[in-house]
Amino acid sequence: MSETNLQDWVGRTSTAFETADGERAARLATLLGHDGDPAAPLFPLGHWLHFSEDDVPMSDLGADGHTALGGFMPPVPLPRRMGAGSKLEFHAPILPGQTIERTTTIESITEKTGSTGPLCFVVLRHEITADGKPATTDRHTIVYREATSVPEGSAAKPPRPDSLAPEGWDWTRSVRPNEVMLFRYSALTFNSHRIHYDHPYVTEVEGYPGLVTHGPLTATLLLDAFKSTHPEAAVTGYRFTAKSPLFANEQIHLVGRETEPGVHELQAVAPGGKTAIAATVVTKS
Ligand SMILES: CC(C)(COP(=O)(O)OP(=O)(O)OC[C@H]1O[C@@H](n2cnc3c(N)ncnc32)[C@H](O)[C@@H]1OP(=O)(O)O)[C@@H](O)C(=O)NCCC(=O)NCCSC(=O)C[C@](C)(O)C(=O)O
Repeated sequence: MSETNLQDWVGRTSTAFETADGERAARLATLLGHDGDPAAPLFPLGHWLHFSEDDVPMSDLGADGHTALGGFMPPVPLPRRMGAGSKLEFHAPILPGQTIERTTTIESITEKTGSTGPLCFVVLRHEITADGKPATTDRHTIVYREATSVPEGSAAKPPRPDSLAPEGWDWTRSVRPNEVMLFRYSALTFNSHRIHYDHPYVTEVEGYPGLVTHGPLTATLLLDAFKSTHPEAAVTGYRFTAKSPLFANEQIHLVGRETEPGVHELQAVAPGGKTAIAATVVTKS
C-alpha cells in the first residue's frame, strides 16, 4: 500500500493521565436525557470522555480535523477515517476524582480489500486504570478508506426516510441524533473530526450524504438503552462492530434480545433496516 512500513508502528505505546471528571460524565447523562449526577460512578464508556487523541495544537491537526498521521498513529495513505468498533471489558467502575491512566498500544495494522475498496484497520489496545487498579480494557479498531469521487461537487442527500422498527427483539427504542447532539458529543469528547460537524467537508470531500453520526455516540445510545431496560444488570463486557454509517437527523432503531443467560445481542438499525452497529453485551450473572 505504501513504501513506509506501517508494521513499524505495531507495538508502539503511549501513556496519559487524567482526573476522572464527574461534571463531564453528568453532561453525557444530560445528552442522553437523564439527570446527571457529578458524584456518580462514570457510565461504563466514561473513559471515552477523557484522553482525547485530538488534544494537540491546531498546527498538529490533519485535513480531516484529527491529529495528523505519522506521529503515534501510522501514516496510513488512505484519507477517510472511520470508527470500526471496540471490544470492551469493564473490570471496575471509574469514580469521579480518581486518577485514571491510559496505556495505549498499537496492537495490529491490517490491510484488506472490502466491497468499497482498500481498507486499513488499526487496532489500539487501551488499558485504563483508576487509582492504579484495572478499570477498563478497550480494544478499539479504526478503519481508513480510500478517497472517493464526489458526484457534481457534493454528495449531499436528505436523510433516509423513517422505516418501521424491526420485529423479533425483546425491546426497541428509537432515537434521532441531530446536528446539536453530534456537536455536543464532539465537544464532550474533544473529537475534532470534521465528518461530524462540517457539512461542506463531509459531503464535498469525503462523499457522504450528510454529517456522520459518531460510532461511539451510537454505541453509547445503544448501551444506554440496554441499561434503561435492564437497570439491575452489571455490564462486564461490550463489543460492537460499525457495519454501515448513520447520518444526522436519521431515525435509528435500537434493539436488543437475550440470546443466553447474561448475553444480549444488540443492534442499531438504520432507516431501511440495514444493521448499522451490531453489538453484544455481557452481564454478570
Ligand atoms: C468500513 C466499511 C466501509 C467497510 O465496508 P466494506 O464493504 O468495504 O467491507 P467488507 O467487504 O464488508 O469487509 C471487508 C473486510 O473488512 C472487515 N470489516 C468490515 N467492516 C469492519 C469493521 N467495522 N470492523 C472490523 N472489520 C471489518 C470484514 O470482516 C472483511 O474482513 P475479511 O476480508 O477478513 O473477511 C463499512 O464496514 C462501514 O461503513 N462501516 C461503518 C463505519 C462507521 O460508520 N463508523 C462510525 C462513524 S465514523 C466515526 O465515528 C469516527 C470517529 C469517532 O470520529 C473516529 O474518527 O474515530
